[in-house]
Amino acid sequence: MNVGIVGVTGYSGQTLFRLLAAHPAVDQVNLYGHVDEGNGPVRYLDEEVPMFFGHHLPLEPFDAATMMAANDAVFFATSAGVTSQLAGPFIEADFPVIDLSGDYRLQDPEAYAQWYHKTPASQLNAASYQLADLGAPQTHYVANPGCYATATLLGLAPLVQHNLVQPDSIIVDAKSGTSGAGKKLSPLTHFTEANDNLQVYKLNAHQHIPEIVQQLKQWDPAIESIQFNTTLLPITTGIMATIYAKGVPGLTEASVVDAFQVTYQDHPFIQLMPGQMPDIKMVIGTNNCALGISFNDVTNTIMVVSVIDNLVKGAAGQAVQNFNDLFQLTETAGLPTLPVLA
Ligand SMILES: NC(=O)C1=CN([C@@H]2O[C@H](COP(=O)(O)OP(=O)(O)OC[C@H]3O[C@@H](n4cnc5c(N)ncnc54)[C@H](OP(=O)(O)O)[C@@H]3O)[C@@H](O)[C@H]2O)C=CC1
Ligand SMILES: CC(=O)N[C@@H](CCC(=O)OP(=O)(O)O)C(=O)O
Repeated sequence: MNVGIVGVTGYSGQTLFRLLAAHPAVDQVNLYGHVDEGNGPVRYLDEEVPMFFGHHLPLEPFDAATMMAANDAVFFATSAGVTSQLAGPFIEADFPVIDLSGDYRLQDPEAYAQWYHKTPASQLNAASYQLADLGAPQTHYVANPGCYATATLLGLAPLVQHNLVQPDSIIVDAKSGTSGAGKKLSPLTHFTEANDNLQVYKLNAHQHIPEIVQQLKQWDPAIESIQFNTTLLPITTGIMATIYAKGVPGLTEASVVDAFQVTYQDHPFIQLMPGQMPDIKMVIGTNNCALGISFNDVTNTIMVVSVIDNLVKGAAGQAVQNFNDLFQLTETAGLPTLPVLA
């Protein structure tokens, strides 16, 4: 198969290239830049991203018709607000697209405008939001989940789907490394601010809140909202989401653990750790999500700790998993499960 990447010079796009270049079902990876890419000197991958030395591949101009003729699927690893402008021809042709951005995740265009502060996409109904560990895409245009949303929803799915938590009691304290913010420098991720520091940001304003609530409501319509906070960690990669919720009356630790085991039986990327807590390094470089599970019967509080690599499970790895599911390939094809010592 041939696949295209738009946004290979960004952090998620670089991770996608690493995975797709080694994918057993992928013969060729084609790279695309901006619409006006042809007007200046040709940009090459190994020059834009020096760690990819030896991969002297051109970034071709973005042109939907050429891209559809040359590829079986296209991955967009572009900033928010880009696919809402560029994806129309792919949707009209019902061409397979995996979109890593948030542009097609929210069904409600007003919610997108409110949380992303950008103009919403049209044809939102053509896309399906798909957590790759909980099903296969239902449309050819796949809205790949956000990084924090992935860690949070994988930690909450068994509890909410089995109605084990009080619907108004969910609190998520989520933390990310700086690569989650992409390659563009900002005051938040400036070395002087991020190093030796912890910074709470986007207080009650994070764009993943509506994405998480939209999915939770599908599992339990009684859930109206969650408390969700984000903190920048002085590390490069990784997310830890610590999730708290009050149990329904009569809840036991055994029923909590049972719900996780039932939900994630035969799920190759989900590592359950009842009574133990994972750390971020356990998953770096992998498409895994490790879940620590505990229940305090004194306070009737469930605590789940969910860790992922934001660039792999939180972005490129999950995108490849959705690609595998869309094309009915082996779900684990091309996806690492052994961590790197970073
Ligand atoms: N980083 C993460 O952990 C996660 C990121 N995401 C989402 O994935 C997407 C990419 O994120 P990330 O890799 O961090 O972002 P980066 O800022 O690191 O990279 C953005 C990429 O998009 C390209 N791009 C921007 N505008 C255009 C355009 N108009 N046409 C073509 N290419 C364009 C850039 O190219 P150029 O350099 O040439 O401008 C660059 O390659 C974002 O939507 C992000 O929200 C989702 C989950 C996790
Ligand atoms: C550390 C950091 O800044 N992380 C980003 C992660 C979100 C992201 O990558 O964008 P999507 O909305 O497309 O998922 C943030 O908090 O906004």
